Amino acid sequence: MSSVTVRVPAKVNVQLSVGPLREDGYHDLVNVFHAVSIFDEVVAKESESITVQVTGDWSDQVPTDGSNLAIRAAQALAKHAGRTYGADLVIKKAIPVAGGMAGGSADAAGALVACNELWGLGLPLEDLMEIAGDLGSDVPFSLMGGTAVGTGRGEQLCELPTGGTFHWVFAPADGGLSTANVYAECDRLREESGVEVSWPKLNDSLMEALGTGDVYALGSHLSNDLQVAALNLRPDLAATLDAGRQHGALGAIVSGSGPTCAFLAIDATHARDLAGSLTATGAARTAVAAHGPVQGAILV
Ligand SMILES: C[C@@](CO)(OP(=O)(O)O)[C@H](O)COP(=O)(O)OP(=O)(O)OC[C@H]1O[C@@H](n2ccc(N)nc2=O)[C@H](O)[C@@H]1O
Ligand SMILES: Nc1ncnc2c1ncn2[C@@H]1O[C@H](COP(=O)(O)OP(=O)(O)O)[C@@H](O)[C@H]1O
Repeated sequence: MSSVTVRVPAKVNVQLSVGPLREDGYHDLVNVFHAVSIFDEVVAKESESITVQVTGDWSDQVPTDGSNLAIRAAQALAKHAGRTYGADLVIKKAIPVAGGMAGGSADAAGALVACNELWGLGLPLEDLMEIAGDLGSDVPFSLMGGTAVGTGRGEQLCELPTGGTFHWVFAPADGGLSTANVYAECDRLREESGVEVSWPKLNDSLMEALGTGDVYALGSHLSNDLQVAALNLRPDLAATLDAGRQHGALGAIVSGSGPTCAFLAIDATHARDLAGSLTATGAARTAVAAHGPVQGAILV
């Protein structure tokens, strides 16, 4: 095999409940992930060493040194296999960078699947999931896709059945937000308010909405504990969320740690119209219609 291509989806969090800060610097979560049809592509080609090149939207914002998550994933896989391997990785980016849609995690998951194939390792998904969890809290979900609840840091996953396809619009914002900074802002605001942080719990009404495919109920139960922190760091996002609601979005939330705004539409036509209205009115510079759930990292 001289070249392998993998396609990996972005995610939105339909519930993100954040528990107290742990001693290791992470937070216990109830993180309901939903994979959506905005895809990065990772191509792996035979090579002596592990390198990365990034093309497509947002490519200028992605590091190409050893800090690139796809390089770290390939290195971790080679280490797991106990041998020195090489791969030239080419990432075609469509997922916003530092946007709260797990773009870096998607590329790491893509590199794991691509290199597993390129190097003929034949490792089962369970092994890849374990390596993925060490790379980042969101990487296991990027491998798995669909809709799933993540507990612990978000890396312990349980698949959730959904009763249909949901249609979304995503409005990436100019500039990104650091995930660590958004969690830190969330902690700061909580400390300031003096309210005791409760243990995160799965929202049963949200589960029912996902299971029955009830888009109206889903819209009314979307929640994100990081949203207040993200809006504090990026107050301009409030106007974007409001504009979406005014244009008939059934729900409008910041995606994960942001700053991408996510809008739930009634159907595919409404999603297209909503995306058009958001850009035509200047509420968003770009707006992309997408659907979910979709599969995780797959060979194409
Ligand atoms: C917020 C979420 C929601 O899915 O994703 P994004 O919206 O950024 O994509 C995730 O929790 C992000 O996951 P990921 O981006 O993989 O984060 P990691 O690399 O594991 O951690 C980056 C930093 O985020 C904070 N962090 C992350 C996960 C977690 N459960 N608690 C945390 O406090 C920590 O400060 C950590 O050092
Ligand atoms: N392959 C990659 N794609 C995107 N970002 C990457 C990648 N590798 C490392 N990064 C870095 O990770 C940070 C988080 O990016 P990303 O995963 O896109 O955001 P988020 O955690 O908000 O979903 C960025 O600031 C970027 O510099």
